[in-house]
Amino acid sequence: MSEDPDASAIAPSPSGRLLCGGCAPHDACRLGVEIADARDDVVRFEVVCPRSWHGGPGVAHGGWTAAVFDDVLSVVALRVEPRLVTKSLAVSYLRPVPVERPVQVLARIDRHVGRQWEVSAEMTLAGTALATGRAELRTRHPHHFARHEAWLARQTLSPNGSHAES
Ligand SMILES: CCCCC/C=C\C/C=C\C/C=C\C/C=C\CCCC(=O)SCCNC(=O)CCNC(=O)[C@H](O)C(C)(C)COP(=O)(O)OP(=O)(O)OC[C@H]1O[C@@H](n2cnc3c(N)ncnc32)[C@H](O)[C@@H]1OP(=O)(O)O
Repeated sequence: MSEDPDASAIAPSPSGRLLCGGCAPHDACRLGVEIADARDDVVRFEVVCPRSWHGGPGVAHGGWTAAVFDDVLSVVALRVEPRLVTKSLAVSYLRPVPVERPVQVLARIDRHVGRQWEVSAEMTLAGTALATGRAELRTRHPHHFARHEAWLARQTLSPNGSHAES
């Protein structure tokens, strides 16, 4: 591989958004997440669930809600440390989340010691909590993605389609 997979820098998109790899070419967050206000260790987001993510009639799929929490909980810490990964994510689903209706998410850094980060967020509609999320993040080791690629290259595909370390 010619490019260093760990060298990717976080730069705002042409429209000024902070986007991850899959959404950067679209210059828009496909989950519907927008930063509304950022201050120190707290970021406020306005989020609209696209109808394409609905689960039940008119309400968001729980996987969308979890992905939104993964995103906002990372962004709140990425503003301080650009080399992060999510280690664990817990979501509490309190009420259905409507599609195509703006909801607010407030995310904060609760604790940061060395490589370890604890972050939490609440999703609300008109002041009522719809869901909460909590995550442990880790500052990536140097060569995180290169190590992954080297590990993957060592896996061989057996005739039945399963992987085995070679
Ligand atoms: C996909 C990442 C994207 C990051 C963001 C990038 C750009 C963003 C751009 C714009 C920002 C806009 C929006 C942001 C939105 C979304 C961000 C989403 C964030 C994510 O959604 S991110 C994907 C999900 N999250 C993972 O994908 C983590 C997988 N989990 C691990 O990577 C490890 O679990 C880790 C690091 C958590 C452990 O951390 P730790 O502190 O608990 O423990 P420790 O470091 O001691 O490692 C314990 C054992 O894991 C081995 N180990 C560690 N790193 C390794 C590596 N790279 N390759 C091979 N082995 C590795 C060690 O060698 C040791 O092995 P052993 O026990 O055998 O000695």
